[in-house]
Amino acid sequence: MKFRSITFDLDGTLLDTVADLAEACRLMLAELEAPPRSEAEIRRFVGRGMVVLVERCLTWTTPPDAALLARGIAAFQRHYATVNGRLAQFFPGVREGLAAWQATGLPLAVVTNKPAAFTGPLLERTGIAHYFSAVVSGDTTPHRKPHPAPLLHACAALGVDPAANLHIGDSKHDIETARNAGCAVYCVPYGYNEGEPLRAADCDALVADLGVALRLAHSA
Ligand SMILES: O=C(O)COP(=O)(O)O
Ligand SMILES: [Mg+2]
Repeated sequence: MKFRSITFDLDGTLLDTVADLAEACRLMLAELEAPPRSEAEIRRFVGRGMVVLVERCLTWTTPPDAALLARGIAAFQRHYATVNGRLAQFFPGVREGLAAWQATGLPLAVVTNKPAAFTGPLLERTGIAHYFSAVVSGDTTPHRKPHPAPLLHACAALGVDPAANLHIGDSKHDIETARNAGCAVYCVPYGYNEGEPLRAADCDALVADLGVALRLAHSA
């Protein structure tokens, strides 16, 4: 296999976290006496980090002003800290896929736009933290995906040349991040991608699950 390390996106790739995020948004909007959002809306709003998620929840005809956004973020953080990991589910093939990737001996990392205060607890609560030699969150570097900084930070932490890293994600942001960082990128079709289908032509491969990704990587 030509790859020397693997980085995984989290929301939409390893874990289906929409139910947790929707519950935290529901509690936040109720507290602000703002209209509710459906789970389908939350699924489309995920992908650019917490601040954008809260901002999208509070945008009807115009975006929220700074004071309302700040109240929304504070409420979301408080509620998500409690619900984080309670309703999250593994996507099919993730548990087996992570075990199979670990058996290759290659170092594995997570690169997510989720803030660090929530990433660590989520990985611990779902029992997969031990797989990863590095975890890079949305606020670990000054930039979030699709800026290459988080992915380059992960590669540096793993001691691997970005050109030898394979990134696996569920969205156009993961593709753009990987291209910006000079990494190969496979995508899973079952994630969020802000409600749009992912096309095989846009990434190096569209793979049904992490096990298929491993089999393809062996022949890459
Ligand atoms: O927090 C988000 O917006 C999405 O997180 P992800 O980068 O793990 O998909
Ligand atoms: Mg994602």
